[in-house]
Amino acid sequence: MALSAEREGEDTGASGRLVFENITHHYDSVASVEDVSLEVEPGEVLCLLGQSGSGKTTLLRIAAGIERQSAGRVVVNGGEVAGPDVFLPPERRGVGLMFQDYALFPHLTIVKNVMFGLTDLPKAEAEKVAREALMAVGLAAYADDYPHALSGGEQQRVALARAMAPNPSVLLMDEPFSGLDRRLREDVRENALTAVERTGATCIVVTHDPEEAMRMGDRIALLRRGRIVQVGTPEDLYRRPADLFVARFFSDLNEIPGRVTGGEVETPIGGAPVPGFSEGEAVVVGLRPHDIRVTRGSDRLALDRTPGRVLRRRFLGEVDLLDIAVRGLDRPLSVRRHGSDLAAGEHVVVGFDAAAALVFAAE
Ligand SMILES: Nc1ncnc2c1ncn2[C@@H]1O[C@H](COP(=O)(O)OP(=O)(O)OP(=O)(O)O)[C@@H](O)[C@H]1O
Repeated sequence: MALSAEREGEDTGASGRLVFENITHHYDSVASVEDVSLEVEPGEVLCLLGQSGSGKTTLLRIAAGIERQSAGRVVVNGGEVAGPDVFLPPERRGVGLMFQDYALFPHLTIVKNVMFGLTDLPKAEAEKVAREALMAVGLAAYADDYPHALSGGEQQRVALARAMAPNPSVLLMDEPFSGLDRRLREDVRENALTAVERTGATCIVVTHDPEEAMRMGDRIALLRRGRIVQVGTPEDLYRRPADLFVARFFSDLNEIPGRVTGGEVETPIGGAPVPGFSEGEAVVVGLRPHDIRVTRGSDRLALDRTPGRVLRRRFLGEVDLLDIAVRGLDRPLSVRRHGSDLAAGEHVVVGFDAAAALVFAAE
């Protein structure tokens, strides 16, 4: 079993299938990963998303063979690489690794850094492969320079070339772009995605940034306290969040409590149907800031609709962020509008489309 994984996983360059089966892991008495099962399909980019301490890195390290789980199995290309009786070391798993602290050797040239993971090949062949990997990330011209001559973003691309050079079927990336400033991060990320897609490698990317996960991931697995809360496409998680935690993770959320009456929930700013909930059940209506409608209203108009008053307007360039006090709500609503000309103190009318409401059982 282990031998076939080694053969299939190594140097095939094909997309790999990585399966976590009921993985549990503890650091001494601290539970870090609890009963995680996840299948990453060949050629897929899967983002492991979660807050700090949710177990993302541990799961990645378990896949890589740097950490060993206390229960469950890791299977690469149909072969067990870690289980109760099997534990292949990292270099025999056919996986490539890329970390945030890209840790290039300062005394080695760029090409020698990339050759570092190619010790199985004859030197000339290793150098050829390393130069090709550098070309794939657009850094062929820097091959004979030393790391200090490169910017942070370029160094990170070298780290990517190093991880890809052995042609792994699975590429594991831990917060690979978080050390870069925002502008650079987008460039390097796009570059990296293109290079990874070209190799066809299956890729797991750890990130705590939901936007990054949505940009990169074919699917996202959201972790909370060592457990997977939801797995799906970015659209699944954003539009059909499994619970309040998932909804909150992807954007600010106005949360309005209510109770189910006749299959609907009524709030001070409008109602929504709530199929699947029981009569009388306490629920929370979640509304994203851009899903709340606001129009300027006279006092008279506001009296027979839903009156509100702008407490504060913050100009954010493309959008304005408005805090709006609404009669019947304990907290002001947070609302995003494009090109709003509303000012603090103005009276407004607020509402929402029922289809935009995310309704959850009250916690
Ligand atoms: N070497 C360690 N020794 C003891 N506990 C650890 C160790 N590494 C991580 N932990 C704990 O295990 C849990 C999961 O940590 P892990 O690093 O996997 O989370 P993470 O989601 O990757 O977080 P971050 O985004 O901060 O890296 C946390 O509670 C953390 O404190």
